[in-house]
Amino acid sequence: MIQIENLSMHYGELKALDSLSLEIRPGELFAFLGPNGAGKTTAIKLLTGLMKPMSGSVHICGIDIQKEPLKAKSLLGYVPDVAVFYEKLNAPEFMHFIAELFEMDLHHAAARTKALFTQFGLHEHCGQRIENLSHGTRQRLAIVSALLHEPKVFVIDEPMVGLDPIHARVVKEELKRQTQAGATVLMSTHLLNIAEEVADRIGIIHRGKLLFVGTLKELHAAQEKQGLNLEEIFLEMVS
Ligand SMILES: Nc1ncnc2c1ncn2[C@@H]1O[C@H](COP(=O)(O)OP(=O)(O)OP(=O)(O)O)[C@@H](O)[C@H]1O
Repeated sequence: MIQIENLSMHYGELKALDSLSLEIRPGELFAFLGPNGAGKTTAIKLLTGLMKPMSGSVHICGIDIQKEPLKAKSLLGYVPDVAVFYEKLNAPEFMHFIAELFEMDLHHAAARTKALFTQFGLHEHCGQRIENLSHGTRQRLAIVSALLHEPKVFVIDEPMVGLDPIHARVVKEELKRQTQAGATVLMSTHLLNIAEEVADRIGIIHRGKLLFVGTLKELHAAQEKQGLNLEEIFLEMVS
């Protein structure tokens, strides 16, 4: 569960996020959809505790991310838009490092790493240093490392960037599987088709403001009423 209340962030004069309030429930896949510079990454950095908001609060499974950051972050899996690694490690070493960070049982972590590497096609890259991996392989490693500790809340910024269609499908299936297992999933995307394909609810964000929140069914009802497709609704809202 993610509870966001009146979250605001300014960069100098620029209002990057303006009084965002939102609740995302367990078992729900929510997508922030918005054009470049809309405020999606800012919102994600605030709700994962990477930045301090100017005002407002975020609770992860009832825990205030500003007041109890370690406890809240132990429940979070986060994949940033640009993943950061220890580049000289290889993929299994990096996973081991993450397992220690989350104080996991190392036997369990090794078994889970093996299963995740199989699912995401990472075994063949185990011998290489991370600095030599392709963009898509790094993205997949970022995703499995964020899933390792079985987070209750999974946040992923632009999940499909750099992925080929085969691996994009694996990621989409995993996002669905996470929600079926009861996790709360939040993703951001500027790709309408991805939001339409996987999200239970969509929040359209533009210039730091949430312009629309609704289920796909509600969006489709609006579509039918106005005779517009999702792309046309989106363009109308952000124009
Ligand atoms: N550290 C920063 N300092 C100043 N301005 C920033 C900073 N980070 C973001 N911004 C600005 O805040 C606004 C929102 O940016 P943000 O990265 O949150 O958007 P986004 O929706 O994630 O965009 P994109 O889809 O292009 O990644 C943009 O105008 C951006 O230039």
